[in-house]
Amino acid sequence: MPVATPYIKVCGMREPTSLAAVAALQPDFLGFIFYPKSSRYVGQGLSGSMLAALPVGIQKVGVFVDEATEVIRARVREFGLDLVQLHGHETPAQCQQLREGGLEVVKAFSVGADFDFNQLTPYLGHVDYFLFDTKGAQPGGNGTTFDWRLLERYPFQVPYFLAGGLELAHAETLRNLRLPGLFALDLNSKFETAPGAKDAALLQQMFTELRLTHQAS
Ligand SMILES: O=C(O)c1ccccc1N[C@@H]1O[C@H](COP(=O)(O)O)[C@@H](O)[C@H]1O
Repeated sequence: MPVATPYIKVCGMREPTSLAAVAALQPDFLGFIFYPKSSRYVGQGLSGSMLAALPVGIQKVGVFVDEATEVIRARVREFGLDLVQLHGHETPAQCQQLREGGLEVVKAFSVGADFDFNQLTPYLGHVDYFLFDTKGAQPGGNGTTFDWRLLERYPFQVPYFLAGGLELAHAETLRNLRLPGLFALDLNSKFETAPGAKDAALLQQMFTELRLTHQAS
């Protein structure tokens, strides 16, 4: 029986021409980094009207690290964001505050070999999604993978994004993953021509590979 393909998010967009080319591929989610220390920081590179012109059906995700709720809300209004992805030490209470008003919240966790799922428990009921990224020097965008088999033991119902160094060479493995709760795949630094700009042809190849129909084992 065919298995549902995870949704696809492309993150780290800033350069307008690249944004248009990637949007034409119809990813399910597009991500924008609002963390000033990131090389992909949106800064003055994009405006709310550019994001408003994106094709209907693409959900816009703002990525934040330890940012104040009011600052996040201002960005959500300015850029018409549908979801926020939180990569710092945001508390369950802050996640809950942000959800009020209909915004969806993705809480990211950095995964190392000793990852303990118990740290997610306080967030249950206060987030819409989790995101699992690789532990590294930066709060995100490190371009490295973790052992995805850790997620075979995922014990919760909350759907999650899988992130961290995903690249074209992983396509077949990703397509054949049967992980409980896997909702979306997050593509970022491994598809860049430069920080903030993506290689649309490479992404097109990845989309094609990921969306190949596959059978349940
Ligand atoms: O991409 C960044 O610069 C970034 C900075 C701060 C927080 C999150 C960031 N990106 C997110 O990191 C993951 C993994 O990206 P990569 O594939 O390892 O490059 C992804 O969810 C991005 O949204």
